[in-house]
Amino acid sequence: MLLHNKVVIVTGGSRGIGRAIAVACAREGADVALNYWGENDASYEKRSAVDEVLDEIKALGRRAIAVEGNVAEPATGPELVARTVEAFGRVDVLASNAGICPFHAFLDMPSAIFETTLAVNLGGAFYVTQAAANQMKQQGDGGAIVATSSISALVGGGMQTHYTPTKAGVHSLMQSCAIALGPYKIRCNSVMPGTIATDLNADDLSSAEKKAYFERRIPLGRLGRPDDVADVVVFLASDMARYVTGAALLVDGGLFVNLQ
Ligand SMILES: NC(=O)C1=CN([C@@H]2O[C@H](COP(=O)(O)OP(=O)(O)OC[C@H]3O[C@@H](n4cnc5c(N)ncnc54)[C@H](OP(=O)(O)O)[C@@H]3O)[C@@H](O)[C@H]2O)C=CC1
Ligand SMILES: C[C@H](O)[C@@H]1OC(=O)[C@H](O)[C@@H]1O
Repeated sequence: MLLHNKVVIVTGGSRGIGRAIAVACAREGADVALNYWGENDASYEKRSAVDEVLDEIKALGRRAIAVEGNVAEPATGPELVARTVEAFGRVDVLASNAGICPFHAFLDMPSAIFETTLAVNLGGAFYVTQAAANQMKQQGDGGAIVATSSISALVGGGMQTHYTPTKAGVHSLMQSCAIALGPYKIRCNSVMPGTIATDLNADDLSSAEKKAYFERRIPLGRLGRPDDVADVVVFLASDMARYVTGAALLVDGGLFVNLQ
């Protein structure tokens, strides 16, 4: 098992990629603290979704807790870490994954959408990483942080002008943290998913034409699944990646390199 008896925190662990990360880590032997929010999202039943993930992890024989909190709030990171340490005694891995992508045109972008996206995606990654790193430093035996950046850190999107800079920022945050935290043996890396079918882009991909367009552009011929990303996060979190820090791994079925 790649994460036997490790303690993992996953932000945005209630669904999508974060849920898959939480379950994949448990399958590899970890206990998991998952964070979620969803305050303004009426599209799904928040608590029952969270309970399902907790049940799935417990069915794998591992312990799990859920901690509600908006990662954009600076206090959420320390609270999440404190609750994790209270439950499991330590933190070995952070998967900083929570994020939003409310598609919107640039020229009339409301400032509130821009600011919330920045606060959740980049501010959230910063504060939670800082809190987890302080705990890992105090433990004294290293750790691993894996952030969910995106292919969008490298390429643009006309309806994502508020979003793509946050994903470039997350990538850059992991690079700088790799330097800042290397002396404490804390590795910092990111994954860059391509187009993964989740609630985040369900509306955008509800057009059969757009979905088919993406499938044509992806050399491996299909949209990504959350577990495609989760398995790479497990690898980067594990000792298999013991000499990997400051790296970013595209998990996109080849989408990025497909010019023609
Ligand atoms: N889907 C894709 O194609 C890609 C996604 N990504 C990135 O992957 C990450 C996960 O996205 P994905 O799984 O697709 O999206 P989902 O919408 O399926 O899941 C998002 C998760 O983030 C949580 N979340 C949202 N806002 C907050 C907040 N303020 N505080 C705490 N948790 C929050 C949600 O919690 P709740 O359920 O409670 O709302 C949910 O668990 C994001 O960072 C996204 O940018 C990157 C590249 C491609
Ligand atoms: C929400 C998008 O469909 C998704 O998120 C990203 O980060 C990439 O831009 C994907 O296409």
